[in-house]
Amino acid sequence: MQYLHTMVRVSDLEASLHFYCDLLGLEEVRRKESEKGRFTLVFLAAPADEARSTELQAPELELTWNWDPETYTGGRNFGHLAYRVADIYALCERLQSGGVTINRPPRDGHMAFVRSPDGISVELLQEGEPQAPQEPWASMENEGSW
Ligand SMILES: C[C@@H](O)C(=O)SC[C@H](NC(=O)CC[C@H](N)C(=O)O)C(=O)NCC(=O)O
Ligand code: NI
Repeated sequence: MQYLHTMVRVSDLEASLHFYCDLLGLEEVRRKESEKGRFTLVFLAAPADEARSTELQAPELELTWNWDPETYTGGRNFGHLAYRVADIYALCERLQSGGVTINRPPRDGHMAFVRSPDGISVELLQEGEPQAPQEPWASMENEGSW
């Protein structure tokens, strides 16, 4: 068995692509439009990292955008998406400058949590050893609720 993807429904596809691709760094690998079903699926993947050639394709993120607006409630049982990142401070700076809430700042240079436009929690884990504590992150408090 192979883990293929995680699907999240998004209320604004362009805002979600800006968050997941322009800011977080994922790449669109394919998309499917359904006129009959009135929805768009966009599959995103983390850029291939030459340093880590694994046989298994890493799981993708499937964004589902329903053309007819829906209110997505509940889902408390869903926790978060997690990505290993090369430079957690640089990425959090890019996300914050793009208006993203840093729910848990990378105080320890190891782990941070941010939220997508739809409130999906995304965990960022520093690759390798944690980075040295860096201001302003080291003294920042958590933002927002969990
Ligand atoms: C392509 C494959 O990875 C899928 O996940 S298609 C699954 C299919 N998705 C849809 O019909 C999208 C629109 C629908 N209105 C929705 O919001 O899901 C599906 O069966 N979805 C139902 C589900 O529970 O995922
Ligand atoms: Ni799917």
